Amino acid sequence: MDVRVTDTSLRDGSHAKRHQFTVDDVRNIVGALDDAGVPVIEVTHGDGLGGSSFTYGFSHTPEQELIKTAVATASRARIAFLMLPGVGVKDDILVSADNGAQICRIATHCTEADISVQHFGLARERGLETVGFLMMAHSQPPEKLAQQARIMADAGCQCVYVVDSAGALIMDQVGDRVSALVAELGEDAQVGFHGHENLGLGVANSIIAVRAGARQIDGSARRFGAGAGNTPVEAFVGVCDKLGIDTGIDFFKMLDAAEDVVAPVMDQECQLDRMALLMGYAGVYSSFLRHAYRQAERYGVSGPEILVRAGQRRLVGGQEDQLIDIALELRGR
Ligand SMILES: CC[C@H](O)CC(=O)C(=O)O
Ligand SMILES: [Mn+2]
Repeated sequence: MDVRVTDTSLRDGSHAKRHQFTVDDVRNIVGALDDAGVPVIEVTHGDGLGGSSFTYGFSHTPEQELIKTAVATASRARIAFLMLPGVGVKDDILVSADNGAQICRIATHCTEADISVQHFGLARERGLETVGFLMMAHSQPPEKLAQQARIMADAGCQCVYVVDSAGALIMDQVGDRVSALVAELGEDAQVGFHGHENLGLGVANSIIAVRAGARQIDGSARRFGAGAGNTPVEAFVGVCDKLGIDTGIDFFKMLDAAEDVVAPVMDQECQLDRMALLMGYAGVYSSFLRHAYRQAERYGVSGPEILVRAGQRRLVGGQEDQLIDIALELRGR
């Protein structure tokens, strides 16, 4: 396998599903992805362990039930979970491991890698594989990201991802960031790339990442994710096949999984519409999409204008409440 794909429909897709996954959804999706040969499947509340809350939205099903179901269903795939230090706590990592998850992915804003140090230490001690997420990677230059990646790798992270949370990175900007991390980390850790489709570049950006040395790529079947969704795994696999890049995933089975199993679970297709495009253009965190719609409706103001102002304020994940502040500002309080 040249590149290891992680399907995040059951985690990033949770944003688009307003965190309403059922045990049956997880069983069906994991079954189909596993059968297609997807090597890693991520399952958690969209905002990671502990995300079920007033701030982010409550889960339909406790996330540990979803993790247990995924573990019981997968015959080959490894189950990953995501956690943001402070949203989840260290005990959540241990419970997820006890429930059979094997890969711990820890996400921080891309200038705050230092808050992940204890969590990587604990995950490695517990025998978990570790992945680090540097979110909103468009907001920092390659050399700054590489310094942050070094902090994660020194803490025990085995693969640091450039995370294009806003879907704002454009081709060479991905290559430059991935190359900087590869140069910094050398043999100490792999590099990964997590793309969003807000400017329609998920597959192209992911291929550029692979050419720059990324060994792990995220995507979602049917693009099921926040904003315009994630890199579509089925399209990425097809393009990789054509380019001679081995993902170990069966393209034809992946097509069936995306269309017959994942699409019916989605409330609606993830669209490259005005709101999503604005997120990529203005550099807005993709997970804000549903929140922006909600506040626009609640306060009778323009959703696009909320997103533009969120971009101007350079908001980061966790600042969902500021969307209310922006809506009030637009309404004239
Ligand atoms: C947990 C928040 C967020 O959805 C992580 C992620 O997938 C991203 O930043 O793109
Ligand atoms: Mn994402």
